[in-house]
This record gives sequence, C-alpha cells and structure tokens, in this order.
Amino acid sequence: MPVIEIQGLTKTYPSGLQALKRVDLTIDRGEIFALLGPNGAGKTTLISIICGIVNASTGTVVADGHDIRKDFRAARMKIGLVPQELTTDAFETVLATVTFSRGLFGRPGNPALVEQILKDLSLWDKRDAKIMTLSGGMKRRVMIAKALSHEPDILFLDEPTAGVDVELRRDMWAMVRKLRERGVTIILTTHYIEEAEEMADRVGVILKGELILVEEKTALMKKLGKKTLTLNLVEPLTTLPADLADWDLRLSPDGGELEYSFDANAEDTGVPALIRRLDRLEIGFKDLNTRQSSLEDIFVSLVHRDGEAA
Ligand SMILES: Nc1ncnc2c1ncn2[C@@H]1O[C@H](COP(=O)(O)OP(=O)(O)OP(=O)(O)O)[C@@H](O)[C@H]1O
Repeated sequence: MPVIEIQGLTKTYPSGLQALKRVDLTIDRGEIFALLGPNGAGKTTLISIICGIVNASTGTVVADGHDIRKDFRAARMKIGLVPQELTTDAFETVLATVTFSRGLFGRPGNPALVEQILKDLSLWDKRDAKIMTLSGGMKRRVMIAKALSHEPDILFLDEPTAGVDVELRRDMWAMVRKLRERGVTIILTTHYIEEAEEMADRVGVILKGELILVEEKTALMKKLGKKTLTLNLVEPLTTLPADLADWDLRLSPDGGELEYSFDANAEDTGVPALIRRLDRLEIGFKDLNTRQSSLEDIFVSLVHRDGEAA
C-alpha cells in the first residue's frame, strides 16, 4: 500500500534553476527507499517539498492519505525529518531538546518513550549535556532522536552518514532496520552506493532533477556487479583479433589498452580463459587492473542511454 504518492512534481527556484523536472514516485508502506544522486541532483529539494519546507512549483504529494498542501499539519505529523545540517539549539540539553520537539507536534508528553529513543541512540548517558558540548556524531544522533520524538510513520534521512564514523553508521543502520520492523517507512538520500546496498529495498536514481530510474535493489545490484578488467598491452593492437570475439572487449583508441567488462557475480567471469587465450595469441601485457563499476558509471551509462533514446 502506498504511503507516499508524488505526482507531476516540479520545482523551479526563483533563480530560474529547475531543480525538479516532473517527478512521479510511489513509496510503499514499510519499505526502505534510497534516493541516490550526485551533488545538486535535487534530492534535498524533493525531500524538502514532501516535508513542507519548500513549495513545489507544480504537482501533488500525498503523505499517508494527507495532501501536504491542503492538509499540511496532518501530513507533517506523520513525517520525521533528519536534515543534513544541524538545526537545534546549542544551549539546550539533549533531553529538553527531544522532549520539546515532541511537544512542537502537539503530542502529549511521554517521558518513557523519549527515554527509549535516547537509549536506542546511545544518548541516554548524555541526556543532561548541552548540545554544544557534544561531538559531531552525537549531535547527529540528537537530530535523529528529535525526528523520532513525535512517532512519525515516515522518516526521511538526508545523507545520514555523510561524514560520520563507522560506529555511528552501523548504529544508524541498526536503528533504521529496527524502525522498519515497527512498520516505519524510511526514505534516505545518499551519495554512497554501499549505503543503498546495505539498507534499501528499492533505489531511485535522481540526476539533474529527473528520477531516471526506480528499481528493486537486487536488480540494481546485478547491474552494479559489473567489473572492468584493463590490460596494458606490450604492443598496441590495430584491431581486435577474431579469436577474441567470445569476450566483451574494447580496444582503447591508441590500441594500447584492452578492456573487458564482466559480471563479477558470475560463476565463470571469463577472465582466466581470456588470459589463457591472450597467451596463446602471444598478446603480451605489462600490467592489469580490475575495477568495480561505480554508481558514477551507472549514471554515465544511464545518461548515455537517455541521450540515445532522445
Ligand atoms: N533555495 C535555492 N535557490 C536556488 N537554487 C537552489 C536552492 N536550493 C537548491 N538549489 C539548487 O537546486 C539544485 C538541486 O539542489 P539539491 O540541494 O536539491 O540537490 P541535492 O541532490 O540534495 O544535492 P546535495 O547532495 O549536494 O545535497 C542545485 O543546483 C542547487 O544549487
């Protein structure tokens, strides 16, 4: 069942910059959705619109049955947002901040719940500390606690692990899973494919304001499972020998490098056989390396495909 329905959403900032170009997206209840995209792709803009911080130019968003414009308070009540930047009063204590945040949404006090949230985030020992005395990672935890204080059904995490240490990242992932078990829908933005890989049920790729792909993670990971082997040849080749037609090969323009794309998840990658065949053909190489295709490569190939389709 959809918990968020986005239709025909566009955003043009007063500067004239078109940050979103017609986004349509449905998020199912209880799923973890990762929104991937490079800097400036429009991730924060999209989240900000859903959370009512930025107005859309056109289009509609319905969150848990409530139109975010016509029925803003009810919609916002369902949503927790952990923004990229720290937005909290430095002079307040952790406990007061989180308690106050709950009150802002008109929820009655619930000290036991606030205690549980702080404990889950390893913040309970720091409850009387002023925010300004906390480390960056701890401040980040406070932001999460604040976002959870009014028991939202939908949680947005805007680049939750940018610049955080490994420990906090692990805690964060554990917490996200726990929330999901309770039926909370989670939408996170990230630059990191590993994060999407670890967490997400579904992945959306946003590029220059366009949602160019929405896919089950497992399907995307298959695409990401591609690797490239590069061989630096002793003698440049002018053409690819017919005897190598069984492999998906590319020759660099100067003929000095041979590239082979293969599925890193496959039982038989074809790499050993290729090396043996090259040896038999007496095509020598000085050096070799393999690299995993990155999200960047996926972007590039998607954009390329887009261009061809146009
Ligand atoms: N208030 C604003 N006024 C004008 N342009 C803006 C405003 N906010 C964002 N933009 C522009 O809109 C585009 C999308 O920005 P947005 O912050 O949504 O991207 P993002 O994908 O979240 O990037 P990042 O990963 O850096 O946070 C960018 O080109 C940005 O410069």
